[in-house]
Amino acid sequence: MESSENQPNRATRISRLPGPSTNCGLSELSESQHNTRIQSSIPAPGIVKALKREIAQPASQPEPKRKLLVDRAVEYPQRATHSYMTRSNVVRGHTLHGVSSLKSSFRQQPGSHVPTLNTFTKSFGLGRERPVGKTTLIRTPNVQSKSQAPRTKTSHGHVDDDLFDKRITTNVWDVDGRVGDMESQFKELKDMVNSTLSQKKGHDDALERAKTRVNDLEKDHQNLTARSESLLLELNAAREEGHALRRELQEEQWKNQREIDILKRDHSQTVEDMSRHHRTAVEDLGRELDHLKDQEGKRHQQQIDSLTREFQISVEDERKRKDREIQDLRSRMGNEAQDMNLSMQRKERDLQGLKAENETLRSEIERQKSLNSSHQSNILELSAANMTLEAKLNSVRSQVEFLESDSKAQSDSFASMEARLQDALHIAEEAKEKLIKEETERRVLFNKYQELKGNIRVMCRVRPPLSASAEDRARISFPDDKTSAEIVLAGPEERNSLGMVSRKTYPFEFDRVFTPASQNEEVFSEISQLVQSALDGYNVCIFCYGQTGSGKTHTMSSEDGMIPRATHMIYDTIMKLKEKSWRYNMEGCFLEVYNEELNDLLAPNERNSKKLEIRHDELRKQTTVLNCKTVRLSSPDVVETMLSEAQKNRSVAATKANERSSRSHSIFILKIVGENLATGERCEGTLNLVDLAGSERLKHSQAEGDRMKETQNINKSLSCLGDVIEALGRGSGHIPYRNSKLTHLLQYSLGGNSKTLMFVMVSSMEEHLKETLTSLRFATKVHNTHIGTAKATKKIKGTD
Ligand SMILES: Nc1ncnc2c1ncn2[C@@H]1O[C@H](COP(=O)(O)OP(=O)(O)OP(=O)(O)O)[C@@H](O)[C@H]1O
Repeated sequence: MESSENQPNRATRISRLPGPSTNCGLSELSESQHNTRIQSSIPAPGIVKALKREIAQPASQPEPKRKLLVDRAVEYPQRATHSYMTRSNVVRGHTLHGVSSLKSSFRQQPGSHVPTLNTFTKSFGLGRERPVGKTTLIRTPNVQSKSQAPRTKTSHGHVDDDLFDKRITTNVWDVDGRVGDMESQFKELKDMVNSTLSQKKGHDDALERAKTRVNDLEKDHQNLTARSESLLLELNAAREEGHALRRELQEEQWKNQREIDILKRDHSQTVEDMSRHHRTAVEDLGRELDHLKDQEGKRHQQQIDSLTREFQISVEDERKRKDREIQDLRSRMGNEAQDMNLSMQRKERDLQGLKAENETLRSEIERQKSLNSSHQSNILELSAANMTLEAKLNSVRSQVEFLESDSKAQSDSFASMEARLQDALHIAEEAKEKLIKEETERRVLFNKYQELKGNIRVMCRVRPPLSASAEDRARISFPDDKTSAEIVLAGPEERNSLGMVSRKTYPFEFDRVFTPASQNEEVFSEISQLVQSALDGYNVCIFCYGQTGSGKTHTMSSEDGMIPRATHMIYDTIMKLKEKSWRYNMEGCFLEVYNEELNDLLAPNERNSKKLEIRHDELRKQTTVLNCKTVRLSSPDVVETMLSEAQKNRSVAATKANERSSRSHSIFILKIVGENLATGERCEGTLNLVDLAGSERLKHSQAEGDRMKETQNINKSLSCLGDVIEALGRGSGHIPYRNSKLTHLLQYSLGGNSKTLMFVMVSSMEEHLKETLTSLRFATKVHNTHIGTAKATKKIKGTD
């Protein structure tokens, strides 16, 4: 193949020295085709056809016009240059990549400069890669100018144009040389042609593959077209079907509409029929209802009438019954009223009887009193007679002695005198027994008298002025000498508008008033009966109330005060009662209420360790104090020791009102338990002797700090005492005993089963007039209070 192709070329070696690129089919791709191919990765069938068509064309290109060798020799360099330039321009139609690969294959492998299949397929084949970027495909003027620029030597071994011209000029007559050159050039050309042919072959292969590809694509295209046509047909069929369906739907709608109209018509007709029918039925029912209503109304009216008649009858019956009941009640009430009137009259009579009895008792008391005095005078007479008798006895004895020495007559007279003496002794014994009997009666009468008068007694004692002149003394008078029960106080001086000075008078009346001249003995003689009552089984409370320094302690616990006198009297009585088989036990304790706290005055060191607690025995009406030292009072000496010890321990504090003012309440509690061995009688009495703290007002005392607290507590407990007495007087259900320690402790000795005596102590000094008035007013309030009836706790042995 190579030789056949080379034959004509050899004959026209010089004249047929066209540029190696002239036969290159690829140069026939127009730029527009090339650009189109660039734009689509798969070449359009038309483009492929055009490509195919144009690829076949090079063979029919007209041969260039033959020239003489000399001409050709002269022209050659230019043509060669031109040919190169033309080829360069043709190559320019390929991608730059193809050009560069072609150039490089010329430059680097002169013997194998055929473009590779890879290069072609990259540009045209199925495996063509998409260009990396447009810029690689855009041919710039610089690229063209560069390719057109003169070169010193090409990759095909061409010498530079100037050098070539020079060589031609110098060797123009050197034929052998020229032939050699020609041969070498021919050789070169042959190589070029060979390479071009192999390149063409590659291109043909590529073209073949491209054709196959195009055929495939055309087949695909046909398939697609057929498919598209069938789809189009289907679409048309579907469209027609849609039209038919739409028509059917419209027809159906029309039919339905018609049916609906018919149904509507039927329905409205039915509704009208039914409403007509219903109206008729409702009207019938209304008529029926009216009829029923009438019937029912008539029936109800009849029932109501009958019920009304029945009700009226029953009301009438009830009214008659009630009238009868009212009549009965009236008659019963009349009877009851009569009974009540009768009982009232009876009560009135009883009251009158009681009053008469009271009067009788009073007169009895008076009689007993006079009897008592007559008995006392009798006793005196009897004792005088006794003394006379004793004197007579003595004289008789001397006479007997005288007569014994003389005669028998004397002995007779002695016997008679002896008899007379026995008579006298007998009379004396009888008188003594009578006296004891009358004393017992007197005690009974006293207790009765006490009960009738009420159980709270108030006595007033006026302290004598200690060392004051007449001007400093208050104007106090005691108008009734006989009863000794009144005291009149002249108030402070008051000056009226005319300048006249006057004094108000304040009269007070108590059970007994002791003048400043009265001594403790006289005071005790008045209260001795109360002390006796303690022995008889009563709870007795004697307390002294008054301002500081008014003589409370003097009256109560001084050496000849009420406490020692009472204990002495009790001892004496106990001794006397022994004869009547009575046996007594006495126990005493001494307490102090200081700042609302209980202290044991007989055991002051145990104050903090043991707390004193008040316990009440509701049944026995007795009070005990837990943890309190109790001393058995076996003799009067023990009582004196106890009193002095208690006095020593009593809280004493100085205030401006009194330097030795007792700021606490002291309570001496004497428990007396007696038992009659002969009769089995048992009695349990308590004697409380209370020395209250000073009652002066807080303002007057000018106390501060602890002293003020003491004074406040004292005032509080005294006011609680007043409240308790007032509540007892009112007969209140609740007595506020627990409001203070003092009243709590004296619960069973104030009111109820107790006899209470209050001493109100007052000063006789003008400067204390205000406090004196306050104290006397308080005492009057207490005096006006009637506290029940006391009862002795005497019981027969074994009954409790
Ligand atoms: N009747 C009287 N006869 C003679 N002296 C009396 C009499 N009453 C009180 N005194 C004397 O007056 C002084 C004060 O009396 P007393 O201490 O008894 O008063 P008080 O009321 O107990 O005072 P306090 O509230 O401070 O205890 C004492 O020195 C007392 O001896």
